[in-house]
Amino acid sequence: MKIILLGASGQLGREWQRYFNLHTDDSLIVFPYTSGQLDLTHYEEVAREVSARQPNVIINCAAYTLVDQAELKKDKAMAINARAVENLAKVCKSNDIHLIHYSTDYVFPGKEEDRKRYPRGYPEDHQAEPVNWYGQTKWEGEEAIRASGCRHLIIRTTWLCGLYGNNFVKTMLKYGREKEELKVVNDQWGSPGYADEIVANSMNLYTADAKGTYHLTSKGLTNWAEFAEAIFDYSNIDVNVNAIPSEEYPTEAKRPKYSKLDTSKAEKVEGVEITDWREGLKRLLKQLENH
Ligand SMILES: NC(=O)C1=CN([C@@H]2O[C@H](COP(=O)(O)OP(=O)(O)OC[C@H]3O[C@@H](n4cnc5c(N)ncnc54)[C@H](OP(=O)(O)O)[C@@H]3O)[C@@H](O)[C@H]2O)C=CC1
Ligand SMILES: Cc1cn([C@H]2C[C@H](O)[C@@H](COP(=O)(O)OP(=O)(O)O[C@H]3O[C@@H](C)C(=O)[C@@H](O)[C@H]3O)O2)c(=O)[nH]c1=O
Repeated sequence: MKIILLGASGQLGREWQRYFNLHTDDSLIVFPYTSGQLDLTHYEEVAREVSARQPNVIINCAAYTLVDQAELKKDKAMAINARAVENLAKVCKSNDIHLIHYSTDYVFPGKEEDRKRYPRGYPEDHQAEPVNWYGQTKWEGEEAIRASGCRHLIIRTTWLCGLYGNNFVKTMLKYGREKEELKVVNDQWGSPGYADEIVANSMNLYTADAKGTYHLTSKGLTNWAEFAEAIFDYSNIDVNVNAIPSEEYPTEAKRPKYSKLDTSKAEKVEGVEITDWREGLKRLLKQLENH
């Protein structure tokens, strides 16, 4: 099987590469691309490269993920997260390639009252109502894939944390060693998606021949302040977490009050149970310690 991996230098892309290194198989050929090697907004180059490689699957981990910056660089975010994805999906359709693509909880409204309405999280078919521009661009990317008619798997995840790149766990570990007190919001609820588990479960979905849209994140519910406290607690870092409301942490982009995703559809198809956010956090902290 031949696979093109886009966004290979990002958090999830590097986790996919780790997965392929651990599961090496002679029948598997992976072509990883960074943005320098293949810019997804260069449509003709993308079409040429894909035709030359003739992969069975394209895994798209590439995206514009700077949530606050996206409010300021609207065209750039839309070009990468939607228009380039539309082009990619058309290329997949015309070459009969299976597209695995990632999206986000930020496509949903993220209203406080949805916490009571959907205690397990938003289901896949809940109506989209992007909470910010990044969410809007990711939603348009999803819709373009569906409209293209290509074989696809769209996997929405949340609060991605893993060994590589930037994420909340690594930021907290850094701040925790530098500062005595941190202010962290406690009125935005959701759950972290652990990169290793997202990759393994994405592979399970693909091998189970799942098609369409699925949610993958950890089980349970937390907020950023509680998550930060758990990070410090499990790492024996003594720092005071001052829990604050979102109004006291102003950001360019609006963040959802509730963005938990219901993972039961994926668990049913895969026949696995996804781990609780606390167990996933302990595993990640061990990985970071040994890394
Ligand atoms: N991070 C998170 O918390 C969450 C992420 N997601 C989604 O998961 C996926 C992976 O996210 P994550 O790994 O965190 O992202 P990163 O920001 O870590 O990585 C993004 C990747 O996209 C590549 N890229 C950016 N622009 C282009 C371009 N024009 N052409 C080609 N490649 C480009 C970057 O390449 P380079 O570095 O070489 O420039 C990089 O490899 C994305 O679809 C994201 O929307 C969903 C929910 C949560
Ligand atoms: C660093 C820090 C963050 N926060 C808050 C800000 C924000 O509401 C929350 C998380 O911060 P982040 O910068 O990680 O948030 P953000 O970049 O919005 O994370 C998102 O990234 C995109 C790509 C996604 O798709 C989402 O699922 C989500 O993971 O914590 C504090 O309250 N105190 C702090 O010291």
